[in-house]
Amino acid sequence: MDNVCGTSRIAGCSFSIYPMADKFKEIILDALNQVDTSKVWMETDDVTTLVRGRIPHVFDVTSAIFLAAAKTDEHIVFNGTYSIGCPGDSTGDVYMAEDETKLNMSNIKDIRLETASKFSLYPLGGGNYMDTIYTQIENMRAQGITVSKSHYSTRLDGNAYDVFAGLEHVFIETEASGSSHTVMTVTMSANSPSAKGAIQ
Ligand SMILES: Cc1ncc(C[n+]2csc(CCO)c2C)c(N)n1
Repeated sequence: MDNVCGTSRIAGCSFSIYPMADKFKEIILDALNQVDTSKVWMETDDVTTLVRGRIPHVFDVTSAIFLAAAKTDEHIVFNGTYSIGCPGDSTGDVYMAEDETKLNMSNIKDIRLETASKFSLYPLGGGNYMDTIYTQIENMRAQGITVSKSHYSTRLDGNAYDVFAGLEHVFIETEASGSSHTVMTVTMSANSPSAKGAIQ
């Protein structure tokens, strides 16, 4: 059987950014180049970018790449799947030796950028998954993010850096609460021409 989960606690994210702009190619490639990725394993192809490493660096790099693209003021959408507990292989395990100091934080922490997102949390392997999900939705609210109920996901409105910080906290807490394999999906939009919650 090849598809068993591994034992490493390496985290990862498969993510893409979608700039709604003619120069989408430059925006994507510039954003990927501007960010310090030296504490993660990273690979980009024509569909997505995969980062693997310790939780703080996976969130640092993915949020910094989104913010680098969004500072062009173009409408940018980020879509990411974060996972911990089922690496399936050991790619990037060497990056687990890095310390926790985030390399891009000083560049992004002061950027104010209103965003609208949806996120879904999947605490696989352990306990009362609905209790964990509801607890973590309240966790986002407690961190100052505007939370709205929906089906299959939860809407989040707030400053990009704060929303990513909240999501990182939720991800860590979910793992700590006993979920042996945690998956979290996030879709975040910035600079949309649509009015909040509207379709035009
Ligand atoms: C973060 C991220 N990584 C990879 C892609 C896939 N992609 C689509 S267009 C393009 C530029 C070169 O053609 C690339 C790399 C993405 N969208 N976002």
